Amino acid sequence: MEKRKYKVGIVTLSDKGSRGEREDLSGPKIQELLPDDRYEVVSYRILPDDQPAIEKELCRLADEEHCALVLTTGGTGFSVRDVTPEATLAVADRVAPGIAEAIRAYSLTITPRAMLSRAASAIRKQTLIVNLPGSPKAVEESLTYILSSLGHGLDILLGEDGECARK
Ligand SMILES: Nc1ncnc2c1ncn2[C@@H]1O[C@H](COP(=O)(O)OP(=O)(O)OP(=O)(O)O)[C@@H](O)[C@H]1O
Ligand SMILES: Nc1nc2c(c(=O)[nH]1)N[C@H]1C(S)=C(S)[C@@H](COP(=O)(O)O)O[C@H]1N2
Repeated sequence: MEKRKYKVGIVTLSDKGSRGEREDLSGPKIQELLPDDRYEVVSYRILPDDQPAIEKELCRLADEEHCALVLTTGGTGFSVRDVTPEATLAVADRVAPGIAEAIRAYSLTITPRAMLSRAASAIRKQTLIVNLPGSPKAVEESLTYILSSLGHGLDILLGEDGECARK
């Protein structure tokens, strides 16, 4: 039987991008990296680094769009405006820290500046929310690394796979 596709929401957090002052290359990069036989992008928005607005969008994607996966990019650094992890954790029911840990661990093999991303990963209802850093390069490195394990996690979250074959 053919597996159904995971619904995905993409949110780019960038003050410049939301004002139209810089083309968003990172949101489209996420879409390009997701295999379209398994993932269907149902929403893509660019928002400023504003915590209430980010929380509202994450809730909409989880509660109304019923996305299995929400991928954010940007707003994970140390700038005072960077609040993506705080918004993510504020709307979460459960933490899923291993994904953010894995991204940082792998990314540290590429650049020591990976330690400057405060990205979080968490679950709201049946939606997994994963923060990725802002640059298209960081998006590519991070998402490529986690992609092979994401499907199994999403199947368990959606109740479609209870078996954890060791891989
Ligand atoms: N969405 C994006 N699209 C294209 N390039 C990006 C994007 N986000 C970040 N970058 C690149 O990464 C660099 C560092 O990102 P950072 O999040 O610090 O951006 P910023 O321009 O300081 O802030 P903001 O994007 O919130 O206005 C940027 O200067 C840009 O080159
Ligand atoms: N894989 C990877 N992770 C990375 C980077 C990168 O180039 N590759 N850049 C780092 C840098 S320089 C910063 S400041 C933080 C935060 O980025 P953000 O504020 O755009 O989310 O992500 C880090 N994580």
